[in-house]
Amino acid sequence: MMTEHNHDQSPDEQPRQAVDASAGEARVFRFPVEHVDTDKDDTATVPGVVEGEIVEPAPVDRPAPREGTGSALVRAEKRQPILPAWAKNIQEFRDTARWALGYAGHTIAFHAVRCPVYIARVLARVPRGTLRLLSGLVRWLTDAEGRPVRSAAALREDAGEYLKLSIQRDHRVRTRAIIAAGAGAAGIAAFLLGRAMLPEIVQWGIAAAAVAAVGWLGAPADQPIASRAIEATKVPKLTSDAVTRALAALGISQINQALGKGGEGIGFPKPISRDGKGWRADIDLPHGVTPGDIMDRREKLASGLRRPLGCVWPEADTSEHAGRLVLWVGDQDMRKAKQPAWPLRKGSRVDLFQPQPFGTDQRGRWVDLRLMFTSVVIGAIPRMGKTFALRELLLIAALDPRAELHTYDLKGTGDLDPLEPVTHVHGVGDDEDEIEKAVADMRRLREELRRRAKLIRDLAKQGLAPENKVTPELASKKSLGLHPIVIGVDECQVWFEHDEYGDELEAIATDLVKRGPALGMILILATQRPDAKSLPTGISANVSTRFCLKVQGQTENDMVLGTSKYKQGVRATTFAWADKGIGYLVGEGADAQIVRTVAGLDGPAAEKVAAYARALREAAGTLSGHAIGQTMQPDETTRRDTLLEDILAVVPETEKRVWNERVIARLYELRPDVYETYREAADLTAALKRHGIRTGQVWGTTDDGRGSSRIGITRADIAKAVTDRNREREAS
Ligand SMILES: Nc1ncnc2c1ncn2[C@@H]1O[C@H](COP(=O)(O)OP(=O)(O)OP(=O)(O)O)[C@@H](O)[C@H]1O
Repeated sequence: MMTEHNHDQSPDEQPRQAVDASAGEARVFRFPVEHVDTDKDDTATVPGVVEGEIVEPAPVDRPAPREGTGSALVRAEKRQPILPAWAKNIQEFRDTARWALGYAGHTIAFHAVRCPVYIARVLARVPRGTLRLLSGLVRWLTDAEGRPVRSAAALREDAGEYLKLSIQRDHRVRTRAIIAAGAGAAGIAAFLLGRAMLPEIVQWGIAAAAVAAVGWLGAPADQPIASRAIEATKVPKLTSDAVTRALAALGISQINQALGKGGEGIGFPKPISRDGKGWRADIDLPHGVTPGDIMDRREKLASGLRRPLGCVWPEADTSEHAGRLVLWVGDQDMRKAKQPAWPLRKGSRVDLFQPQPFGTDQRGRWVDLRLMFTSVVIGAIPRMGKTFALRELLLIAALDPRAELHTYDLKGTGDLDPLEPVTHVHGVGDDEDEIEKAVADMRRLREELRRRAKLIRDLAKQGLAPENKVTPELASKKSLGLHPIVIGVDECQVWFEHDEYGDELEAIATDLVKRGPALGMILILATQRPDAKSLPTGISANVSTRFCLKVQGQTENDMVLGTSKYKQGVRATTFAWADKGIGYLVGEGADAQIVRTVAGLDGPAAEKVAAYARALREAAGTLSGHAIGQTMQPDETTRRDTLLEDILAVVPETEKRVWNERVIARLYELRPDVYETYREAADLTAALKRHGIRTGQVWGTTDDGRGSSRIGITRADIAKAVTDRNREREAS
């Protein structure tokens, strides 16, 4: 029993009240109060006699606090949206409008084609209609409906009754005959007047309508003139009875108790309503039952609701209390429902700084994902659509021509080959050779990460990177080399479990996951074995975007989706084997939501999108590496990083400052194959800028002895950068 106390009332004037809500409906008991100690706090005490005074139990429940400090009239409330959801979401609005137009268009076309048949049917039914009309008229005129009563009176030989009825009938027939004659005369007059005055087309129209009316009258009830243009595929309405029955069938004892005699029942805080292409029920579960308990029994729930499993989506409502369940029951199985066309299938140019459509939710709305400033992990048991999801993200990245792709298909079955025309580095399989190449590439990316970190620091000092991260403007400036770098690795456990390079690859990947997002480097890892070895905790704890298709247990679930997600009711274990491409997406700072990746984006479809992406890159002049046939060799990769060391090698310590042109000439002599692309002073300036080193005006003498000021380097800057880098390397 719950007690409720009114502290505003004077205890001596008002009787105390206790409200018993246990039986569902509140009963109010009243009992007199001799003394109430209003100063008592909210700890329960036992009534008793203290020094001759009657002591009442102290209130257990505090009075409901007043919300806020302002007006007493201001109440906490939840306002229902003014516009329905379909009218607020542009995509849903478009879908609804398209459906309505299609519906109307189809109906009109259907009936237009059948018009001749309808006319023939009408004409064929005119005689019967005329007969029905006339017989109806005669019955009315002769008061036929009273005939059985009159006959009964005659049979009973009840003269008085018969006489009364006959008089009434005569009177009625007379009145009706007058009305009929009047209406007939008016009809003839109207006909003659219409013939004389109305345009011919109207006359024909009236005649046609009259014939149609008579024909319609002649149609048997089970054979309407017009055929049905659209057969509604009826989906059963979700009712509270159906939900209660389904919940009762789950075998959860608290629910059964709540539904039993005297139980609290199941609460429905809002009416069950349409939500997208389905029904939404908000449910207050009995005390002690959590949405997780229901989600664990999704299959049983679907059986209880008599709906396919793919239609039944129980979710926790984290904005409410821990016992609030949101049950969404779709009209169609999510895996079979037609997905709206992927807006990027035609390969439009994208901006990775903006959210891009990644998949659809249960309601068929696109769910966007912003790849920039994030790192992603995708986990699932085999054959659930993990590679499809990874490839889709890489295709999105490919459609931003600034993005440099590094694609690794460690399973080696060629799933990422459709990206070959656009990727900068492409690795296939787990041969030692491939792994070494990958290690070299990852080392280079780590160097790139450090260079970017330094550069961003410098740019922030100049006020060009206000949030100490890459901005769209900075990413677009080719000279800075801060374009997005997207690294996609399928079956990443192959790397992290490697005997020789596993630890190093893990360290680099962890660094990329932690620092990469702010510096425009996005690591996307996919694994079919999400455990501590294949997805090291340093990585799984730091990724910001997680996509988890079906997994087998709580550990894998939390490994991919984040700690405690299983407990919070975000359970990818509830997906069925047939839920291909359907998973929980946990974005940065966003609640988990169920998303289905783009269906049908198989190899050939991916190749088409990649072809668009290549065209965009050709136009932007950003094709590089593997895409243009340059295969990176392990040694070549490491050699690329030696610019600073090479400068120190060609500029002796005695030369404090040197012109760029002289450094370039000496570098070319040292490694002609590497430095042949350095043609002018600006090339070296740009290359050094990527290392966070700036060039400046340097005074020197030309070969013929004239003094001049030209762009040059300060050797000490280079030496300091090398020392800093080495120190950082050692530290890591
Ligand atoms: N969004 C989707 N809708 C429907 N089917 C999908 C979707 N995404 C993937 N699939 C299907 O799921 C199947 C498995 O996909 P995929 O190869 O990506 O799985 P995987 O988890 O990477 O498997 P493996 O672990 O063997 O590499 C494919 O046959 C594909 O057709």
